[in-house]
Amino acid sequence: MEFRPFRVPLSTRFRGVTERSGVLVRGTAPDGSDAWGEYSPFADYTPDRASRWWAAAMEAANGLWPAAVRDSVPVNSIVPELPAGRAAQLAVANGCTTAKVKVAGTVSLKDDVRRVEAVARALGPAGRVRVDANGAWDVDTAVRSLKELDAAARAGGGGGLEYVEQPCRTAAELAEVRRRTHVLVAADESVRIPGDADEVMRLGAADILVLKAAPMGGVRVCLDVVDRYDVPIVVSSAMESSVGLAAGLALALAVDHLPYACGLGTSALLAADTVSEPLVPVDGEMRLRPLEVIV
Ligand SMILES: O=C(O)CCC(=O)C1=CC=C[C@@H](O)[C@@H]1C(=O)O
Ligand SMILES: [Mg+2]
Repeated sequence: MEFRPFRVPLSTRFRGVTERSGVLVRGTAPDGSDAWGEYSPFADYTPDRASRWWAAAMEAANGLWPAAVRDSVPVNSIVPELPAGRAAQLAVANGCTTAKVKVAGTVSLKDDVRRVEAVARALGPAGRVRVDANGAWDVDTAVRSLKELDAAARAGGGGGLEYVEQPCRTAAELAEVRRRTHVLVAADESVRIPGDADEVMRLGAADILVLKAAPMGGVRVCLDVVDRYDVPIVVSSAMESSVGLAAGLALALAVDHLPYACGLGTSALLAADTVSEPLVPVDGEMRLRPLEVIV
């Protein structure tokens, strides 16, 4: 195997992260061709959690992804905390018809509401708007804010929020929010390893699980979680370079039921990439293709 360290800056600071770094691993697929994996755990990962990321990199570098059941997957655009006009532009970038809007950050709820409405308007009636609070609200604030944000999505011409991702920090809080709002609740940070998903499901904490191939330990581990529960999933990235994104894409291509657009459009947030032609959505869809590694 060959190992190549990399470091790529982000073009937009995203949740305190300004660059991504890690190691690309070149291995050999069963058919003898080169296969690449990416190991890029976040700095605050414990060795135990980072070892799952390593397992995902090894699965990729040994060409062990399962067969695809589709050619391409729908991808959502990502709208960070930006003024409404710029947010609306980003929402429809690359032909995406679903947008994920970051909320509950450093600006007021009023600003979040304005942004969600502008995004819903830009996407039009057939568009979908989801919000991600990254666990920032307490339960009461979540319930109150979701009412306003859902109304803003409707005022923009859409059918209301598609779902809210991680409104509060704990799974128990997610369960309570879920009981107190009609907006669907997706668990993201609450599902970092397969055991977490058991806890979320036991507590009735989510309508949807967000699955990220690398932190979970690979594509096959994620498919095991999918098989274990009768719950829709959203495949999302962990802000990897395009080599890592390909693992998320392999998962989304292989899962039987894919009702939601995937959060795999994050190479747009990188100022550079590990491949000559980054994986980006085209007409709102992403497909797997050979990547030329340039690090
Ligand atoms: O879900 C998406 O559309 C893109 C991925 C994404 O938003 C994230 C990836 C990695 C780290 C997170 O802060 C963030 C998220 O909170 O979901
Ligand atoms: Mg999230």
